[in-house]
Amino acid sequence: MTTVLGCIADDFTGASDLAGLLGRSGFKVNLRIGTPNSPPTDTAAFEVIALKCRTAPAEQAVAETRAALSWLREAGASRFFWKYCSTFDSTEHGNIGPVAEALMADLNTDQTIYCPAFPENGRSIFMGNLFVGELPLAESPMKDHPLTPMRDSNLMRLLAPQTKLPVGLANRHCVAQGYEALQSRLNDLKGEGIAHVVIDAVTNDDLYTIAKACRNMPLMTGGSAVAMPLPDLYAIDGLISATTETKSTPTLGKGAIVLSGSCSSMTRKQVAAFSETADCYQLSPLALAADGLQQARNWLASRSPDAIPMIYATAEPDAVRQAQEKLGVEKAGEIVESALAQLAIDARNHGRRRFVVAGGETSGAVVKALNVTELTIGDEIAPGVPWTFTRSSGEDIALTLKSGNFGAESFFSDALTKLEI
Ligand SMILES: Nc1ncnc2c1ncn2[C@@H]1O[C@H](COP(=O)(O)OP(=O)(O)O)[C@@H](O)[C@H]1O
Ligand SMILES: O=C(O)[C@@H](O)C(=O)COP(=O)(O)O
Repeated sequence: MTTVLGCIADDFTGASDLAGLLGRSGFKVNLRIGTPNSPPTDTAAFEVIALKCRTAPAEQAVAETRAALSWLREAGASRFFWKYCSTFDSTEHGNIGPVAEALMADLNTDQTIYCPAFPENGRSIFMGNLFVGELPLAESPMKDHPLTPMRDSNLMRLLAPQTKLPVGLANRHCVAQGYEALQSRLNDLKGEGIAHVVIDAVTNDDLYTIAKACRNMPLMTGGSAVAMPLPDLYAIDGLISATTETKSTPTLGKGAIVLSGSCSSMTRKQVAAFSETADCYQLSPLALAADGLQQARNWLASRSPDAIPMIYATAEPDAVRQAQEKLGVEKAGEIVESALAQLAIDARNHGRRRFVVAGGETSGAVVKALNVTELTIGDEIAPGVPWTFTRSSGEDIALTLKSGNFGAESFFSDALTKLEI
């Protein structure tokens, strides 16, 4: 099928979040891990390419997203979506703006929108300020993120240093007046030379208005939730026809494992809740740097196949800071990511077939290590976190890639219960 919407996500949890939300419509969504090396085949109306470029230097992120764009264009897409985090995670030298400008240039368009709001997960935007629950972003636990600490809540201020062209706002009062008022505001801003428009959204109704107003823009950018209404809107426009596709779950072997490299406040609660009943092993970047991974690998190898072990590096902000001071931010992250990646391979080789993975960068490392190229989207466990299915080393496996802050405290057991373990 010709692709209608081509999506590029800056990390793997973000990509599965987006694919899950688009998939709520019932339309087929393909989730590709990295830009495929071969020309498009078996394409779906909605194609999502997962990259691992959230913390990459802008030049590298631009090169990777442009390659993804060109593959998606070959697949027939004429509308595109650049997906970043609902907490707008980016480093000081952030690449959200540079990527958007490069994609806009390739698509020959002079305006795009920015809407990371995700009301079901408590992210809302008012007067250009992003809130996490009731807290401004910079006062939320995101201020302590190990790789992308967010110390400003104002999206225009965060974005402006990342772009060459001017940034503006379409505020909630405008969105509340409906999609035509929003289209007219966007046109006025375009007349003033505003290329990058942050749009306020507090509810799913706001997101519907925004999606309706912007559905024919060559490029939209945001969190997953503003893309969610697009399939139904395209169906109303006659671009795609209704589908009756049902999700199928492959028959899987029983063994499971939980791997967590996320240090978000919600993941810390999830790890604490699961550790009350699970057999656990805590990784420390400092111990890994000094002694290597063998002890953890031996521990995993000696677990009963029926037990569901949890291996985690998840730690409180102070412990993370200590490790980063000794090893450097990048090195501390890399040590943990490559340890969890190796342990995922071991788990698969021991016959474990269900993987609950917490953390975006962590998921990227695990999925790459398992040599996966494509994921099929299954049922959602929590908003923005579906089960996904694929093959690794000739075996059917299930993976759920949990964004740091998503899911309830009971997420790990919720996930396993959903697959009937
Ligand atoms: N104890 C720790 N000390 C330092 N860095 C850590 C520790 N545990 C995990 N990390 C790193 O923190 C980063 C967490 O990012 P990520 O996996 O994207 O989680 P999230 O989804 O919460 O953003 C990863 O690079 C991970 O390797
Ligand atoms: O939009 C979101 O919040 C997620 O889809 C996402 O990108 C989360 O990234 P991580 O918190 O790094 O898992």
